[in-house]
Amino acid sequence: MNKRPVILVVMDGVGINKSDFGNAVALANKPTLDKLWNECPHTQLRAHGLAVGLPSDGDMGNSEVGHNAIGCGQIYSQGAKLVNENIETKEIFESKTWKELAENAKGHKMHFIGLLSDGNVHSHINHLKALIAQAKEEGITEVRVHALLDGRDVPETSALTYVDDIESFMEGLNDDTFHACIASGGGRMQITMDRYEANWGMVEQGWHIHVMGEGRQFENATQAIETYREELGVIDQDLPGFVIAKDGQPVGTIDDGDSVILFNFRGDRAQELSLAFDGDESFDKFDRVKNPKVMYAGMLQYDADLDIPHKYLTEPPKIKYTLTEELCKHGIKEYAISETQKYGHVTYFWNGNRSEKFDESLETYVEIPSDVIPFEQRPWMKSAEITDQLIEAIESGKYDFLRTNYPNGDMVGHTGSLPATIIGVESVDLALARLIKAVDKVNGILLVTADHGNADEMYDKPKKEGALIKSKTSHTLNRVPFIVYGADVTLKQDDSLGLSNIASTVADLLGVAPNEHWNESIIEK
Ligand SMILES: O=C(O)[C@@H](CO)OP(=O)(O)O
Ligand SMILES: [Mn+2]
Ligand SMILES: [Mn+2]
Repeated sequence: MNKRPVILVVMDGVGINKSDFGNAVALANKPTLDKLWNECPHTQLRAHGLAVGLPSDGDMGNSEVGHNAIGCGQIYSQGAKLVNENIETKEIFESKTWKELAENAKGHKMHFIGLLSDGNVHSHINHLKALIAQAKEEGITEVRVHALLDGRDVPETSALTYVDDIESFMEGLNDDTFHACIASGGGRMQITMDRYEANWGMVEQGWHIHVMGEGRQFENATQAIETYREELGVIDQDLPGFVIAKDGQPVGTIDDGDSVILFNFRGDRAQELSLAFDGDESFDKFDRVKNPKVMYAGMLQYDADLDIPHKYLTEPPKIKYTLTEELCKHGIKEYAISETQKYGHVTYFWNGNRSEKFDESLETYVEIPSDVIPFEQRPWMKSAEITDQLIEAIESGKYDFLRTNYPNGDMVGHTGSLPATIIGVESVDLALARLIKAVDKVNGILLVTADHGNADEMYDKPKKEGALIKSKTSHTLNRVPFIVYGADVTLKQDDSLGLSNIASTVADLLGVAPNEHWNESIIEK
């Protein structure tokens, strides 16, 4: 095995965009990234659509599918595609779990909690529509929707589009035997959709809103959204929670005997709510106050090792032959580090949606606690602290393969603030300058890439000349850089190469044979 350590950096959300228009990557002062790009072997990789297992090339990339692909060297059909197929074939409604949920909901209510948009990163509104229509088919009489508002994977103030869409869909089904309506909701970055235990308080707030019907009351979701926008001037992801009430009574609390389905297919922001519903009396992340006896299921199994949730409607991609597993077979010592917001990306998603280590004796995971504040206020996030510890690990000589994710380009990109995102990208560049010194000290090889674009497009493309410029908070369809520092290699310049070609490339550089199931290496033989 080659004794030179390999260090891989994922610059989350840093894509390649020829235009400088709203391009925080191009506008950032990034002398190190420029030097690496101009002087080192490099290429561009697909990080969206089919290349990462999404339904179509119209689908933007995201961290789940990106880190899955990097971490297993293969392309697996992902949640969005699996659920589409499961619904199209109607197999989802033949499943034991669906039948139990439907049966259980008779005489009670069936609740759907999830992200209400067609962003196709965590969920899709069409999946929700199919579930509601089937609930009516099965003779369920009461359906309640608890709508988490997006503005992160879709235009930042598009919530009413989706509220109108789902409400007119339910209107079309409602009659004297069936009643579906929105019961509660709120911005996805304010309530419920926390991840990696960054802020359980969000889940607790969501619990009060969705389960207990405790929160500011409104007649309907449109009134809630318009009132909050008026009062707070925030975008959809940051809207506070709301409860729909009639004559002061919430229209849809979650009560004993009800069925509850979380219709998000992506796991990271679905696990904590699942633990709260599935948790027995030992659950201690927050005081649930009211813990209704419900039948709870997720749209997908979010973590097979941890059995989260106990019940689910769609089998997840069973990702095998991961890079970590293969490297452990060769006794390679690995080190993974990031801050909370992306810690699970370099562990859970990287290892094929598994939180557990493959080999305790060979793997080290380090989490730097993230700030719990709006990231446009501290765009440098914890990039310096990550780098401090990563340099220590590199210089210790204890590890053969080290990986990190700098969240800045993505987490600050999602705020929609171009100036803050420029600082975020510059923070990553500063980190890279520090890392290179450590890599040189140990005669290492540095790989610099990303999992999808975000910072590269901070404005929506104006529909017509002179139109109002709107901030863009979502990911992009752009390719990502792949740069090799410290090794004299020739990289393929093949338009079809994607994130799933990285695993074999890492194996090449470590001097171990790539797993036969992996896609080819990026290095010309
Ligand atoms: O924040 C998230 O959950 C997603 C966008 O919905 O971003 P990423 O895939 O980069 O984690
Ligand atoms: Mn990402
Ligand atoms: Mn993102």
